[in-house]
Amino acid sequence: MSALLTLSGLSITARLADGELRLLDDVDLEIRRGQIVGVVGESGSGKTTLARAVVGLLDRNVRVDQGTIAVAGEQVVAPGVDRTGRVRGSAVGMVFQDASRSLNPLLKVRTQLAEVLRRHVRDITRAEVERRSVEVLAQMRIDDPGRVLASYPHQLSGGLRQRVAIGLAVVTRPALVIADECTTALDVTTQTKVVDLFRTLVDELGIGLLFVTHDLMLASDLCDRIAVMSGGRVVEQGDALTVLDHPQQEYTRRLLAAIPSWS
Ligand SMILES: Nc1ncnc2c1ncn2[C@@H]1O[C@H](COP(=O)(O)OP(=O)(O)OP(=O)(O)O)[C@@H](O)[C@H]1O
Repeated sequence: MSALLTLSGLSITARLADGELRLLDDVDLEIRRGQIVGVVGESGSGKTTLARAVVGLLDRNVRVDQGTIAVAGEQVVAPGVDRTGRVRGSAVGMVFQDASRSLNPLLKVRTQLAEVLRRHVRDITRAEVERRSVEVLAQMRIDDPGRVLASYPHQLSGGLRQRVAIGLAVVTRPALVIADECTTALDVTTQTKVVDLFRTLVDELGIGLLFVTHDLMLASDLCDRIAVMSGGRVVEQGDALTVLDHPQQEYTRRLLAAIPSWS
């Protein structure tokens, strides 16, 4: 089976006033259907750059110098090429750290889901918009979709807001979801619920998930595979349990040693 996402030798550089800074260096990564791949590493290791490159949200001073990104076999990024607009929102959904970046504070949840559906599903009827909106909230394990659809984001709890944000990312039924530190702002109980929700979604819908986190414990709970990043490079990757139980790299060992409860 072909991969949903393939990064091959991806190198990305930022232009600065006084020179250049390599943000990603020769990164290889693959995600298959039904697979959760965790990208872990300390702050500044390049995790967000990697996630944003896949959806074409790199800063203006940042460019791809080498390598490619393919989504479901179609090359969307190469040096001087950015076709991510074709897959963003349809084949690839994105969930940010802060639900307020995914949600518009001025619009009710119903309107936001309807806007996304109308943008991506041609000739969708009003009845179908409503049906799929209720359906996706049910998939997000939201008990009272009617109330949530009629609410503005600020009327919902943080955990509920993040579940709505995930719903917005998957309502168009993308094959791949990119989640960047999307549980970091949540308390531990809510975090667990969101992580359980992701596992269920991946298993039920057969999507692939790229889960960016600085939290190795969380990654070990959720992910099938883990890629450890440092200084813009993937220094180690493989099956999650193998990477965490038998780290090959000193850097990974140090990350694990920094977790008080890890033994
Ligand atoms: N547009 C940019 N211009 C210059 N430097 C940048 C730019 N974007 C990112 N960087 C730098 O690239 C490095 C990697 O940043 P990135 O946000 O990808 O790391 P990260 O692992 O996601 O960190 P964090 O967990 O703190 O978000 C950092 O040193 C950051 O300051």
